[in-house]
Amino acid sequence: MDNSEALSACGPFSSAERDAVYRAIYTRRDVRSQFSPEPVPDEVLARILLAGHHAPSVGFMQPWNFLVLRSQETRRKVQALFREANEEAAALFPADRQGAYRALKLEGIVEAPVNLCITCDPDRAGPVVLGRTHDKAMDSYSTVCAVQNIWLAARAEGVGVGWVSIIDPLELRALLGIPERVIPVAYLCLGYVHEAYVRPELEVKGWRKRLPAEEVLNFEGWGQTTADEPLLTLMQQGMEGGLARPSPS
Ligand SMILES: Cc1cc2c(cc1C)N(C[C@H](O)[C@H](O)[C@H](O)COP(=O)(O)O)c1[nH]c(=O)[nH]c(=O)c1N2
Repeated sequence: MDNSEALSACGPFSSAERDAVYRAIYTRRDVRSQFSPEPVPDEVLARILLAGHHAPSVGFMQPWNFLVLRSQETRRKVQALFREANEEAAALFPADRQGAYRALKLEGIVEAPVNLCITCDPDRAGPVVLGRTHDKAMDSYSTVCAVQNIWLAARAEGVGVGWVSIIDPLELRALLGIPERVIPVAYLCLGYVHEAYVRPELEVKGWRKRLPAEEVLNFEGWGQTTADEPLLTLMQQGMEGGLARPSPS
């Protein structure tokens, strides 16, 4: 088979290009409280959404829709859903964590100039989807890949993104007129940010820390780790000081 038309050169990135990719990954933050009201121009939003639309997806089904929400009125209604859900969530934490939970700012729905609701349509490619037969969640996982592309592209554009999941999905679906079969996967707040946390805000505020490499790296099966594995040592070195850094070019 002649693939000459379908294939193109897939050369290595220059070290500057590679570093830029890692910079986007390591400096991407979940943003809640540093949004500037400055609007995000359509050209910028279009690039960010196109990055989302180029995510991998099971059977290339592209199950996502990107709902762009700019109206204050709609966003205030979503914020009311957040407040209701957040009260319910706060009450579930142990008494000694409730104060810390309530002190966290967990959304920027109205401060951010634009919000996105990213949905997953399980019927996008018919009832049988290549790769989804044995795990129906693959379409939602694909939608999350689109979210991550958006999050990283936004970082490269200087646009902060905050994911708000403290919302009842059934109420959100009703509010936005989303059909019953379609799953609201992610609710995102977007806006320019001129300052952002170096580490996750939840870490800075003492809620949780990034796990050490030995807790997340296993060899040859679940729970198997080896203290003197060079790969583990390299990951640990990369995380020294609590920050991951790309190795020098
Ligand atoms: C699926 C999902 C859902 C949520 C989040 C993330 C993801 C992946 N995060 C953001 C989360 O708190 C954040 O990613 C971690 O604390 C790590 O911080 P950085 O993203 O690295 O800054 C998040 N943050 C928040 O303030 N309110 C929220 O409701 C949620 N929900």
